Amino acid sequence: MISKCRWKLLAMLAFVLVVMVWYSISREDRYIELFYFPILEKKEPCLQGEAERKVSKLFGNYSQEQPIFLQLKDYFWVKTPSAYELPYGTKGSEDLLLRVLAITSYSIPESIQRLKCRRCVVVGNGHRLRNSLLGEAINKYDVVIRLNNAPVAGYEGDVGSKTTMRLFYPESAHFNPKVEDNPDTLLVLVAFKAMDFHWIESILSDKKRAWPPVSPAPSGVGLLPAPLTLHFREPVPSHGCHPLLRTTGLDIRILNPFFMEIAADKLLRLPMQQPHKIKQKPTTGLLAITLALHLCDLVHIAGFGYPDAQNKKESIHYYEQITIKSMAWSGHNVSQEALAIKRMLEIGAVKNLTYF
Ligand SMILES: CC(=O)N[C@H]1[C@H]([C@H](O)[C@H](O)CO)O[C@](OP(=O)(O)OC[C@H]2O[C@@H](n3ccc(N)nc3=O)[C@H](O)[C@@H]2O)(C(=O)O)C[C@@H]1O
Ligand SMILES: CO[C@@H]1[C@H](O)[C@@H](O)[C@H](O[C@H]2[C@H](O)[C@@H](NC(C)=O)[C@H](OCc3ccccc3)O[C@@H]2CO)O[C@@H]1CO
Repeated sequence: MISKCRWKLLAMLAFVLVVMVWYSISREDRYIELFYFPILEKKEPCLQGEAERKVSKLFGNYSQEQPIFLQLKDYFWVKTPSAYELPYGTKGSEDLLLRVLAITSYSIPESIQRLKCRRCVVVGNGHRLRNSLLGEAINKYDVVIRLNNAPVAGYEGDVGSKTTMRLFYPESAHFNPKVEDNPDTLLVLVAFKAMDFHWIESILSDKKRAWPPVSPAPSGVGLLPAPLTLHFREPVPSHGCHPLLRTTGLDIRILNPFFMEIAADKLLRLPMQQPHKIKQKPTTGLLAITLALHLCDLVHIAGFGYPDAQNKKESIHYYEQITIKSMAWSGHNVSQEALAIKRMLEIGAVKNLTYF
């Protein structure tokens, strides 16, 4: 009698376990953390041109000729015509851009250029990286792309410490490259509006001396003088003492808006012209994946995916307690982006190191 009960109990437990596994798979992320064991050691074989081949199903025949970073020669000698204004093109911003490109560089480091096959990982800022222990695996990629003000200091075990490129814009430039980046990290400006070019110009050029000095905040990051501050939706770091000033601007790059166009058009099917005040646009992470598919032969991602509707209180970042509510007016459609990422995962164009 007792042993019959025991068997019944065991059978019930097994049933509950099967239901949980099934649920975790069908609901994507609710319990998957319990069953998720990343394989860290094996280096995946890298096939030249593989990422581009696979993603051509989604992107169609898009041009590999497009440079990753904007170059002075395309705006100085020849005025490269662009069909769109920022953030999808440079139409109308050519003169301003000319000044910015004169004080920045466009080269891809030799260490990346010479690789026959480029293994890249795009590290999203998602909470899924917490306790992932992926740091060591992330550091092994040839190219590690990070986003905005995502920290590495104190999170090395989960997110690694190597940063080949960091994509940022004025409102997200609240990071200290001396602490969070490596000496050879490329700081890649993603321009969403003309004011973003004015901002980088003011930070890097001599003009800064003519501006009213501002006292540094305790973090060492000051704020822009009032007239320019008004152009941004939140306080942005200023020239006065910004850590981006650590160099002459040579390790700052300007991302080709072409990748924003591809992400918006091919992945999200957004209209290029939008009349609304808050325009829909890809997140910086989706943009970075699009860039990686162009630059790399193998593309892995980690830390992507927002909590679902039932988990409104869950933190969205691995480094701070902030919920999805903060994105209410952000102009991003995270459900559409999740579908786009799923499509890329399905066709094998990218592989996910965390769960999705
Ligand atoms: C309040 C707000 O505007 N937040 C935006 C923030 C904010 O401006 C910066 O963090 C600087 O403070 O920036 C964004 O994004 P954010 O900086 O949060 O994250 C970078 C990218 O990681 C991916 N991500 C993030 C969290 C999560 N749970 N799942 C994810 O997949 C996304 O692809 C995301 O792009 C941005 O630039 O896209 C988009 C966010 O909407
Ligand atoms: C990658 O996008 C970044 C961030 O995730 C977005 O939330 C943010 O969107 C803001 C957008 O940049 C602002 N646009 C301009 C031109 O400043 C928009 O401003 C709306 C507005 C305009 C005029 C007067 C009042 C409000 O606000 C968006 C949401 O905050 O863009 C980031 C990249 O810049």
